[in-house]
Amino acid sequence: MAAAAATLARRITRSGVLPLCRRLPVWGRAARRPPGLPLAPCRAFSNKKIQVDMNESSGVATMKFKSPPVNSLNLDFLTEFCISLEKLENDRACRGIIITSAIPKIFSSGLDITEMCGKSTEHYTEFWRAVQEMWLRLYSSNMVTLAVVNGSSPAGGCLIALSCDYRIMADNPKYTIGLNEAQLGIVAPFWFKDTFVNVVGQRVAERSLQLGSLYPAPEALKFGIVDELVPEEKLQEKATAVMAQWLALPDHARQITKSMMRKAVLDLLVAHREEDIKNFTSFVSKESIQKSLRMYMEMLKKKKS
Ligand SMILES: CCC/C=C/C(=O)SCCNC(=O)CCNC(=O)[C@H](O)C(C)(C)COP(=O)([O-])OP(=O)([O-])OC[C@H]1O[C@@H](n2cnc3c(N)ncnc32)[C@H](O)[C@@H]1OP(=O)([O-])[O-]
Repeated sequence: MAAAAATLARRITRSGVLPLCRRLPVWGRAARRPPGLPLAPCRAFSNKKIQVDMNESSGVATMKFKSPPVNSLNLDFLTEFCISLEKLENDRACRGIIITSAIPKIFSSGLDITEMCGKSTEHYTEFWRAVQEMWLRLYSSNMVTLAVVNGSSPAGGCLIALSCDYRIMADNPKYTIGLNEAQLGIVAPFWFKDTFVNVVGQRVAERSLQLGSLYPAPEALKFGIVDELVPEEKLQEKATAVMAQWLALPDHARQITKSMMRKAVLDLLVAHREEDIKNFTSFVSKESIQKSLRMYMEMLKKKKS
C-alpha cells in the first residue's frame, strides 16, 4: 500500500494534475445539475484512510478521515486526500465539501512525525511535496469547504481547518486546536503562517505561533481560529445549515472573491515551491531537529503510560 501510494503521489505531482493555481479561476463552474439528468442521490468512494460520500441532490460531499489511531497525515493519507479532492473538484455536481473525522475525539493529529524522523532526503522531499500539494489543492478549491472539527486538531490538522472557508468546532474544552510547531522545536512554514494570518490577523497569529499555542475550543472561538462552537451532537445539522447558506450564492461570484482573497498567498508557494522543499529537507535533516522530534514522540508515548 505504501509503495502504491508513493507511486501515486509521484504521479500526481509529476503529471501536473496539481496545477491548482492555474485551475483556480474556473469561473462559471456549473452551479446546478443540467436539467433532465436522473437523480442519483448518493454516491460514495472509500479508500483506506478517507471515506467520501457525495450527496448528488444537495451537491455536497462529506469527507471523513478514518485513519486510526489519530488521523496523522502520512504520505498515504496525503495522497488519498489529494486524489479525493481532485475527484470532487472535477465532479460538476459537487459544489461543497464537509471535512470531518470518523475517529472519536480527534480531527487530525497533524503531520505524521514518523515521516519526518530518520528518513532519507528523498523521502523528506516526497513527503513535503505531498504536504504542499494538499494545501494548494484545498486552499484554492473552487468548492465551498467547511471544516467540522469534531476533535483535537494540532498543527497540520489545524492547517486543514484553517484552509477551509468556514470552521465549526465541537463545543468541548478538551478538544484543542492550533499551530503548535514551536512546541516540537520546529517552525511552521511561511504558508502555514500566511494561512493563519488570513484567518486570525497578524497579532494573534504571531503570538500563537511563537508560543506554539494549542487552544481549547472556547479560546479558539475567542481568537477567531474557529467560527462557531456547536454541541457535538448538533454538528451535522449545523454543517448542513451552514453549507446551504454558502451554496445559496451564485458560485462564480463566491469563487472569484475567494480567489482574490487567497491568490497572493497561493502564488507565493507556487513560485517558491522547490526552495520551500529544500528548506524543509535541510531543516528536518539536522541532528538537533531530529533529536527534538524523537524527544517529542517519546513524550507522547510516556504521556500514555
Ligand atoms: C515544518 C513541519 C510542520 C509540522 C507540522 C505538523 O503537523 S507536526 C505534528 C504536530 N502534531 C502534534 O503535536 C500532535 C501530537 N499528538 C497529540 O497531541 C495527541 O496524540 C493527540 C491530542 C492528537 C491525541 O491524543 P490521544 O491521547 O488520543 O492519543 P495518543 O497521544 O496516545 O496517540 C496515539 C498514538 O498516535 C501517535 N501519534 C500522535 N500524534 C502523532 C503524530 N502527529 N505523528 C505520528 N504519531 C502520532 C502517538 O505516538 C501514539 O502512538 P503509540 O504510542 O500508540 O504507538
